[in-house]
Amino acid sequence: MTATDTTAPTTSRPVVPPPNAVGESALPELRAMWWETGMRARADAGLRAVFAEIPRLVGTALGIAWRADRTRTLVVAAATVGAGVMAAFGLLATQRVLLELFSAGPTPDRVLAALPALSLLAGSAAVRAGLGIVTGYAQNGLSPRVDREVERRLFETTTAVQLQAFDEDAFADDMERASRGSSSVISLVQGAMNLLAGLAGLLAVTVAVVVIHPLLLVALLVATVPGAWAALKAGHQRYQTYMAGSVRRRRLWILHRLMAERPSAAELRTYGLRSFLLDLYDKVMGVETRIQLDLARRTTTTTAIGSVVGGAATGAVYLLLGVLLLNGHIPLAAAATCVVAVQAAQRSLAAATFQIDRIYDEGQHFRDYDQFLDRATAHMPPAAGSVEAGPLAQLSVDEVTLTYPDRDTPAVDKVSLVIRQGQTVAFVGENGSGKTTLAALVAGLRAPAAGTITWNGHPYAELREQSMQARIAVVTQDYHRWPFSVATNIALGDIDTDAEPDRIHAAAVKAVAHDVIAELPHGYETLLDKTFADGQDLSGGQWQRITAARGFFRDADLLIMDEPSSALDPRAEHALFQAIRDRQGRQTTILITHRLANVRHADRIYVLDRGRLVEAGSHDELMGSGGRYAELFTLQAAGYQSASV
Ligand SMILES: Nc1ncnc2c1ncn2[C@@H]1O[C@H](COP(=O)(O)OP(=O)(O)OP(=O)(O)O)[C@@H](O)[C@H]1O
Repeated sequence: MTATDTTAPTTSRPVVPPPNAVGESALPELRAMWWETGMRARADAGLRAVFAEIPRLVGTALGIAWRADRTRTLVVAAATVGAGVMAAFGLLATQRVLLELFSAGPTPDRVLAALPALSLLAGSAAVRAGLGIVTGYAQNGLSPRVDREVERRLFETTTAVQLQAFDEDAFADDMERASRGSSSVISLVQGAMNLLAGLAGLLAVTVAVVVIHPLLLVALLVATVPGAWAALKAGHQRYQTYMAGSVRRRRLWILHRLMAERPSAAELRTYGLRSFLLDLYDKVMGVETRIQLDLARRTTTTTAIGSVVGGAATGAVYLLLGVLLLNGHIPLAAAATCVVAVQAAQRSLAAATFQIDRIYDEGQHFRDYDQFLDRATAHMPPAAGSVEAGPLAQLSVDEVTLTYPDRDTPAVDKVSLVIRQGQTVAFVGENGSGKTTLAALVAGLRAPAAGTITWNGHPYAELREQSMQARIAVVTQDYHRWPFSVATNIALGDIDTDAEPDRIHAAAVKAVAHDVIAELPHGYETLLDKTFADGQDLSGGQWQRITAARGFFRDADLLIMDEPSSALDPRAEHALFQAIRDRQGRQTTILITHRLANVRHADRIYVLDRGRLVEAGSHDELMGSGGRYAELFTLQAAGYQSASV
């Protein structure tokens, strides 16, 4: 399952409301989107909370960058500070230039006198630009390393947690948010660096201004703070408005998927849903447009107020400068430098404000990532044992029970059975009776809540994980269509061994997949992913053959096949079960199927009902006892008999 799949509309939930339910309160089942988390927190937080969290977020970001690449982090930090120093230096040089230019004497002499300061000014600007290039270069090199560090940590976790973690709704939700959070980290790191650069610029201007004239610092604050406050306020307002439209946007997103993507394309046409969906889109979009217009109006007002206040404050500063100048409190050069400084400070402050906004927002997503990694530790498997599994002689299931989260009744209830080497056993029973769950327990994919399963007398927990995995192959009912070549799709069955073409071919022949593969444009090298050039898709039955080949590819002591033939045509089904029978006496097979004719040859058939083992025996024994198996078998056989009459 991919991270995004879980938010996709599923057929079991009423995703699209009836046409008359497109009001504001429709679709109550839609939860807040994972990508809105940061926005919502930002909207609810208020400005003070935003500022309070910034130092911690910046620290975290820098820590990640440091772990990912120390050299580049140091280079960026040094270049950032260097650029700040150069900015201060440049301002002081500006004042020097102006001082010389405004001094008494003939113009050529004044220009000549200003030349050394001018060259210092040009030099500092050049060094600053150079440092900017160095920072950009180092940051570009840092980004992929940070991405890799963060993403890999996420994937290391998601591929290690126990299967049962995926049963929990909250875990799936957490994981989606964490994947969004992982892509936030680089923005967070960049934002932190840029914020430092902005603050360094501001500090530089402040230092330079204080050196020129301490009073000018007050002027600087008056001129810059209203603008910065207005910018943050406007951002806050934007987020709040954004949050107000979250459900509508999600609705639009779902409609987009329904109208433009492949899974719903066929049903959209067969049921003639085009106008229905387009109408729905128009209605939702109408509401969304109104919201957007309102947002634009409010943002413009805030920005305008900010600009007016900021402009007035700047005007007041210039007025103050004029007064100070006229009264002879500051020299002309200092006043002119102050004008330059105010502009530089406003630029730096605008940059810093923007970065604060960005850091806070991305920081919320990053927190999801961080918390997910924390919570995932609870789902990690316990430390595996060190006993080598060894060739299977006997597998015992003893009083095993498993109940899924949020379920009242156990899916497998105190089941005990013994499977011996070379046996073919079948698990049969009606839908939901617990066959797949029992197979998952036997395969070690899930741990029982009670009871034990032993391999040659060793409880699973004592076995070295890899040694056990190498001896078990599982063909699941809900197999995955891996977006790789046919050969790789088969070789995945035993990925730790060499995938020689002969082995792949032999597995494909056993699973009646070879002829299908031979007809594909590139045979075994055909890419089974329609979204790539030259990629192919297969029919359900063809996919099932490839999946069975994957199971045969590992020469496993124990092969578990869960409904391996549900989509196969009769000829392919017959051949597949022949291949399964060929294992009998040599290797062990657990078969799960509703087509009871295929389990007649099994050494032992276990019948499950609501998680309990209710019958066990050979086909003849079970038919003789006239129990549930006999009932199901007779019912199925009657269908064929009446058809043949
Ligand atoms: N991941 C899960 N989370 C919660 N309940 C589950 C989960 N998987 C299965 N169940 C429930 O556990 C019970 C046993 O399911 P299981 O898939 O083992 O049955 P089955 O006999 O293999 O059914 P089928 O013949 O339909 O494949 C059912 O009631 C099912 O709804």
